[in-house]
Amino acid sequence: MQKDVIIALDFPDRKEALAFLDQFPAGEKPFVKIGMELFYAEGPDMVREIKARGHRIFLDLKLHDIPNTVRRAMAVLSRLDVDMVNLHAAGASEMMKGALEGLTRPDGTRPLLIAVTQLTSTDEAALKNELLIDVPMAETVMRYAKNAADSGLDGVVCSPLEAALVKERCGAGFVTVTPGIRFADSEAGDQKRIMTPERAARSGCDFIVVGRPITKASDPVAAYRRAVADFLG
Ligand SMILES: O=C(O)c1cc(=O)[nH]c(=O)n1[C@@H]1O[C@H](COP(=O)(O)O)[C@@H](O)[C@H]1O
Repeated sequence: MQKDVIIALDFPDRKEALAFLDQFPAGEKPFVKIGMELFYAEGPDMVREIKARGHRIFLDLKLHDIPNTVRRAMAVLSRLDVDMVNLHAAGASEMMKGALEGLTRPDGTRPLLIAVTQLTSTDEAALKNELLIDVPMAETVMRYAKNAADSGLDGVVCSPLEAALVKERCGAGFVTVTPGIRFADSEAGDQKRIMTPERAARSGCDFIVVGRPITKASDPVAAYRRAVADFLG
């Protein structure tokens, strides 16, 4: 798996998203993530337009519903030419298997399907006191990762703190996508389980997802290049 930095395009509309991308020189095409905010505002045309500009796309809609609904929704998403999509592993194995079935195109191809384990904004206290999960964070992440692997998925979203253990339990080829990335001098914001790009590089992360430390930087292109240099060396 070719490691890379994915920029979270968390913008309210097409205008802001394209203005952000236009700051990059023509030959530099970062891997980007389109999440709920931009997708709900602009719909599938936004995905098509960014793809046509030459970017790889992680479509982050975090599906979580009954198996039939997720299977049918994934079949719709399979018509978009994206590289990666995700769902919540909390929907359990039958839902994940349904998703895989729905996402697979008639010619057998499909984007990577990745399961969110525990959100990087969740800490041990919320896990125990609000979600009533009475095992340590790493244990629930590993169980969800194992469920995803057994259901045939390609990998998980987890925090960089758990990436090495996921690789150990699910195999080196099982993809780890890790948000919760902060430079040493960044604000954590709402993220709880965080790591710098340099440390993430040594921790079994295949893809780091970086939003605000790049998009809110005074020089976003320089911040992106800093993340790439720190992560890919
Ligand atoms: O699935 C995701 O991408 C995701 C999962 C997760 O556990 N935590 C998480 O932060 N994300 C996404 O990763 C991005 C992180 O953005 P920043 O916190 O601004 O770097 C956001 O777009 C989140 O929606």
